[in-house]
Amino acid sequence: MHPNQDPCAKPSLLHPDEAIQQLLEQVNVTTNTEVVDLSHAIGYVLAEDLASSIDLPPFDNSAMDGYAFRYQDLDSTASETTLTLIGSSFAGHPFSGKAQPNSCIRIMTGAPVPAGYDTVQMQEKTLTNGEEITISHPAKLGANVRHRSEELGAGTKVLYKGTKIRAAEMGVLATIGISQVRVFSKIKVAFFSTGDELRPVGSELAPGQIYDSNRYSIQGLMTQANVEWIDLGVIKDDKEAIRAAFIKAANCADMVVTSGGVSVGDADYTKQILSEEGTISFWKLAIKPGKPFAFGKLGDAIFCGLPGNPVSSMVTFYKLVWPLLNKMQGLPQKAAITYQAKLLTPIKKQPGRVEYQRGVLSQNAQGELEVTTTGGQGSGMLTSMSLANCFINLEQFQGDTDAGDMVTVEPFNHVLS
Ligand SMILES: Nc1nc2c(c(=O)[nH]1)N[C@H]1C(S)=C(S)[C@@H](COP(=O)(O)OP(=O)(O)OC[C@H]3O[C@@H](n4cnc5c(N)ncnc54)[C@H](O)[C@@H]3O)O[C@H]1N2
Ligand code: MOO
Repeated sequence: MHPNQDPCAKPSLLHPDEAIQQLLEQVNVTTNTEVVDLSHAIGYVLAEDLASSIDLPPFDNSAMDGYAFRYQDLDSTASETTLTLIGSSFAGHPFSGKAQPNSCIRIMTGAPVPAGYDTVQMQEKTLTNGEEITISHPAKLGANVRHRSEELGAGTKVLYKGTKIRAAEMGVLATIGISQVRVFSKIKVAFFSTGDELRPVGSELAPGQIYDSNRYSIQGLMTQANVEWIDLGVIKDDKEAIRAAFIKAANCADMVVTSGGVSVGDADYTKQILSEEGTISFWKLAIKPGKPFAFGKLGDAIFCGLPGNPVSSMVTFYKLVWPLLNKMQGLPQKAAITYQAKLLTPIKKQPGRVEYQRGVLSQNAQGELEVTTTGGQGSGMLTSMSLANCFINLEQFQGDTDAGDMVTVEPFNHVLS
């Protein structure tokens, strides 16, 4: 047993690994696909395998600016060989003549190596005297020639269904001449904030009011997750208005996400309407921040109710909703990459919940990973997220951690960075 393990820790809380499994089982990859122009394809997920219709490279070409020649013409008993220049091959302007014995052609990087020539010497290892080109030895047969189909042959699959189109894939698609691709349609997510204390940014705050920050942090996360965001504002505390808003959201989106109203506080209408209009259950998760979380179906849409506390809503989105969106948009599930780092500041922790403390990860002069917390870890302290570049993941039943101990860190990925 871990020295800090607490046998009285609440067993009724759902472990996040179990929660993620349960959630993933309830969502499917979207069946909606569309064709997009390559120039707009970034961030989409491929809905089909793609094979190249051409060889890569499509022709033998030079990797250097220099001279192409026949390797057999080199004088193996000498330290150099002089050849006669008979033409040139520039990128886009191939040599139109025929290879001759004891000849060479001027060639540029990317230009076709004409049939009959097999080797290129870079120009820094040559001497030029009019039409006489002296090749310094050694030269290796085939040097500096990029052979036709050495990367792949026509008919080879290059990209697969489920691949996210990043900058590299944009380039690969262009390399094989594809101008349009079939992708999974973006998942549409409708979002509400709930809470009578919330005011829009740009307005004055009356006593007891705060700005609606979750709408913006969650919008940022959704944008980073490549989904289509439908902003439905702050939900009013009026029963029929709430009902109409939820029905509208479920009709126009694949997923409805809300923030607030998932804890045990005095009931607003949200829970009642969710149970009337859909099948929603309210969970208590063994995570901090982010204990309360709601999940279910609202019409045909998936419903995720994030806790209102600003850090909790970001963390539950990142840990629970984002994997669902990934699955829905056709991406394979990937486990988070974690590292061990030396903790520089002690951490206080009650056993009972997995904690995602916000940390700053760095590398010291010896190349070792070190981490500090960002300071206060309250689930309302949103600056802890913006100061951080990683989570410090603390196990459910562990207690305090001393400075100098090794801890598990999970660097933020592109969604949080
Ligand atoms: N008796 C208990 N109280 C609470 C428990 C509990 O187990 N028993 N759990 C706590 C935990 S943990 C969390 S997390 C919160 C979650 O509460 P709700 O999801 O019901 O959210 P609210 O009560 O509406 O708000 C919580 C907090 O966050 C602020 N908030 C809400 N929405 C926004 C927004 N869009 N932008 C910025 N800030 C927002 C709100 O003003 C509150 O301060 O419940 C604990 N309570
Ligand atoms: O989950 Mo709550 O987020 O601990 O404050």
